[in-house]
Amino acid sequence: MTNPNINLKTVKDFIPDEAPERFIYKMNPDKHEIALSTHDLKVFYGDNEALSEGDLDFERFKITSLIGASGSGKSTFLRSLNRMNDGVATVKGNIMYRDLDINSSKIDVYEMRRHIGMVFQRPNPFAKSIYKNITFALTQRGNYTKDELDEIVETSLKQAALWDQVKDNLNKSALALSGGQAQRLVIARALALKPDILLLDEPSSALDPVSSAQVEDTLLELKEKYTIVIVTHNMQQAARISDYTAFFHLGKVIEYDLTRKIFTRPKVALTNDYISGNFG
Ligand SMILES: Nc1ncnc2c1ncn2[C@@H]1O[C@H](COP(=O)(O)OP(=O)(O)OP(=O)(O)O)[C@@H](O)[C@H]1O
Repeated sequence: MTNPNINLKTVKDFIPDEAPERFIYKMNPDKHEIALSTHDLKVFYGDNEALSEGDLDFERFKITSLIGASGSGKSTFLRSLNRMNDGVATVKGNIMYRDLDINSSKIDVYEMRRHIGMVFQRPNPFAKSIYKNITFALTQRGNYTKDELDEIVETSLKQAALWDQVKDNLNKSALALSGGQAQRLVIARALALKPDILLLDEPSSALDPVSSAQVEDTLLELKEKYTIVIVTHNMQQAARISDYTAFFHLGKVIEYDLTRKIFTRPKVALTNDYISGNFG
């Protein structure tokens, strides 16, 4: 586990009077490989500005957690990162990925989503076999031989830590899987497209504790090869698995820092209040 020494109960109210109202960790590109960054991101649902001033850098091969109370803008931010808000909200600002602004109207959104995949809160396998769940998107947009597809299915399921449980039943319906297995299948489905970045919106909140722990373990293994951004309501989960944490409040990122700093010595009083359980 990434941060085994963090104990939320030890966080004390020590914020000095001169503490900043916001703190956003800025990465030095010479020291950190930045996989994705947002600049002056603002999201509007109609006239309602749901998110403003989202300027964050995401480091490659790290897990970043987005935390904050319900309605603080975490999902709005996450969904903007691979244009899931298109047609739902107006997203202004830049989202830089490999020197491209993927918030530009010139971007091929479907192609971009091969690089930046999304996993949702409730496992949503298709009503198809386990095998076809993994291969469906690939066969819609490309030509693959049976051997190539077999190889992708095996690799993706192994990466999602599901292969051993399903390898003899690949033609069975994915709807028969348990919640935790279904969520790992959905992760495998996203991995089959060979993304760089995986976005997950509360991927284990609908799961029992054992399945949730399995998904956490899977994410920790995946970060060797993928950059992961995860929305979670579970602060213990954020503390356990993430390298960086961003705290959202009323549509703003209030504090963004290394997870161990956020959970042991936050710089902003509001963050301290939130992680101490004073609201949210
Ligand atoms: N499709 C939508 N249409 C209109 N307003 C929306 C829509 N989705 C979210 N909002 C509003 O945007 C704000 C931020 O919501 P968002 O879902 O991003 O918060 P959140 O922090 O992810 O909350 P939760 O933890 O409950 O999922 C809220 O005021 C919410 O009501």
